[in-house]
Amino acid sequence: MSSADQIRAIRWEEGQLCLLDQRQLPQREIWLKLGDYRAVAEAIRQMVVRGAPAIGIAAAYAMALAASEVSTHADWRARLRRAAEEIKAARPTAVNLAWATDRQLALAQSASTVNQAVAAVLQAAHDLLRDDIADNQRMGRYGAELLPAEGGVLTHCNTGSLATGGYGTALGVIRAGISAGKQLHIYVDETRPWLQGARLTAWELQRDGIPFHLNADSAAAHLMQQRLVHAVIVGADRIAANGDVANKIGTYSLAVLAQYHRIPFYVAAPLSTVDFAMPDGDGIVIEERPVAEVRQCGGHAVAPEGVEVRNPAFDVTPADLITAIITERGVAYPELRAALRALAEGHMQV
Ligand SMILES: CSC[C@H]1O[C@H](OP(=O)(O)O)[C@H](O)[C@@H]1O
Repeated sequence: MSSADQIRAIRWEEGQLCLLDQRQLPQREIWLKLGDYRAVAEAIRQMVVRGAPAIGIAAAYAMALAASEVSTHADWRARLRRAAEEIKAARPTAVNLAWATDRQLALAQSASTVNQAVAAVLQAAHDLLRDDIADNQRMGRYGAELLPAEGGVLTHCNTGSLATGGYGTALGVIRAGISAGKQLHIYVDETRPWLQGARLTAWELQRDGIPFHLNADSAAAHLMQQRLVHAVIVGADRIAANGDVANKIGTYSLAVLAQYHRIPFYVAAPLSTVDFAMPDGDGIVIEERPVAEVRQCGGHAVAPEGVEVRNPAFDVTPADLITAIITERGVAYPELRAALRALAEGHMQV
C-alpha cells in the first residue's frame, strides 16, 4: 500500500465510481464499484465514503451517473433534478454534498444538449477530484506555518486522504508541517462512536510513519493539562458565514478545553465548506445517526438492549473559540466573517 498521502479512497474506473469501503478499515481494504447514482447516495448515507470533501466528490460522480442514466429520456432535465434531490438527502450536515450536487445540476441544465450535459458533468467531477488534492496541498502549506516547530498536535476524527480527494485538510496541514521538518507528535482522538480516529487516522498516520499516540476522547483534557498539546487542529463539515464551525461531535468540547488551556485551536477546510448563506451556526442541521452506533463499539454491543440513545454526529463550535480557519486561499483570522469573505471574493463562485 502506498503511503497515506497517496491513498485514494475514490476512483473512477470504466464508467463506475469505485469507493474504498471505510466501514471495513483498518482490518479489510474492500472496494465497492458503483454504477448507479442511488447506490452512491446510499454509500454516502452508510458512510462507505465520508468526510465533507469526499462526500462532495462522490456526489459529483453520482450526478455524472444520473446524467448518463436519464440521457435517453426527453424529460431528462426534470429527471436529473429529482436525482439531485435524492443525492442531497443522503446526509444533512456537510455542505459539500449539496454544494457539489447543485453545481453539477446547474452545469447540466446550462448545456445545449443532453450529450453535452453528460460529458460536462463527468469532466467536472474529475476536475473536482483533481482540484481538491491540489487545494489540500496549498491548505497544508498555509497551515503548516501556524504549527509549532516542535511539540504535540491533537486532532479529532479523520481529515486525511480518506475524508477528501487525497492528502487531507487538517491531516494535510499536519503532513505539510512534518514535511517542512517540524518535530511534531500527534495525539489522535479515537472519536467515538464511529471511531474515525482509531480506525482511519491511525491507519493513515501509521502508513506515513508519522509519530502519534491514539487516545480516548476523554483523555484530551488530561493531555492538555500535562502540557503535551501545543495546538489542536480539526476539519469542518459546514462553516457559517460568521465562522461558526460544524464538525464531528466532540469538537466543541475540545475548543472549550483549548481556550481554557490557552492552546491555539485551528480549523482546516476548503472554501467550498463555507456556507455563506448560513449567517451563523444556529441554523446548521445536526445529523442524528442510528442508535446502534452508540450501543455498540467495534461491532460488539456495549449497552443493555433497549437503552435510550442520543447520537448527534456533529456539534457547532462558536467562532470566538477558533483561533484561525485555514483554507486553500489563505488563513482566515482574526475576525473570521470578514476574513472568510475576503478569501472567497474573486476566487470562487459561492
Ligand atoms: C475533511 S472533513 C472531515 C470531517 O468529516 C467528518 O465527519 P464524517 O466522518 O461523519 O463524515 C468529520 O466531521 C471530519 O472533521
